[in-house]
Amino acid sequence: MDAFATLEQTIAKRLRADPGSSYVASLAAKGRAKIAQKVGEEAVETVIAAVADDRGAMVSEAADLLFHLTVLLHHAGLSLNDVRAELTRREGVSGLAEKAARTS
Ligand SMILES: N=c1c2ncn([C@@H]3O[C@H](COP(=O)(O)OP(=O)(O)OP(=O)(O)O)[C@@H](O)[C@H]3O)c2ncn1[C@@H]1O[C@H](COP(=O)(O)O)[C@@H](O)[C@H]1O
Repeated sequence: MDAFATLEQTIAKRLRADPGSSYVASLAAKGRAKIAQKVGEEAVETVIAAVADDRGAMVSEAADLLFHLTVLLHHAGLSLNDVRAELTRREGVSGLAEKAARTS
């Protein structure tokens, strides 16, 4: 199982855990707006690392960003599979556009 699948399983469990025993549970207890705020903060930190051309910080901040984004999705009853499906759908749309351009 890859790291994202393992992380999603853990997040799904921790969302139902005691807020005193888990960061994910404590964040969830603060509500959707707080989780969304953390996503925004981690996105800004990723941008700052990118502008500074700090590759190590980019990886670390991107990990924080993807972690918090995954918590946000699960809190809303969604998962990375929903994002994967949307990206796959877009590949199909873009592929159809390329095909139409070739045949016109
Ligand atoms: N990947 C992560 C992860 N990345 C970052 N963080 C936490 O995210 C928090 C954000 O850090 P910040 O410095 O931005 O914020 P802060 O000052 O602590 O928080 P604020 O009160 O300011 O919002 C830190 O407490 C980090 O420990 C994470 N906490 C948990 N995970 C994963 O989630 C799993 C479940 O964790 P628990 O819910 O704690 O069991 C773990 O096994 C990990 O795999």
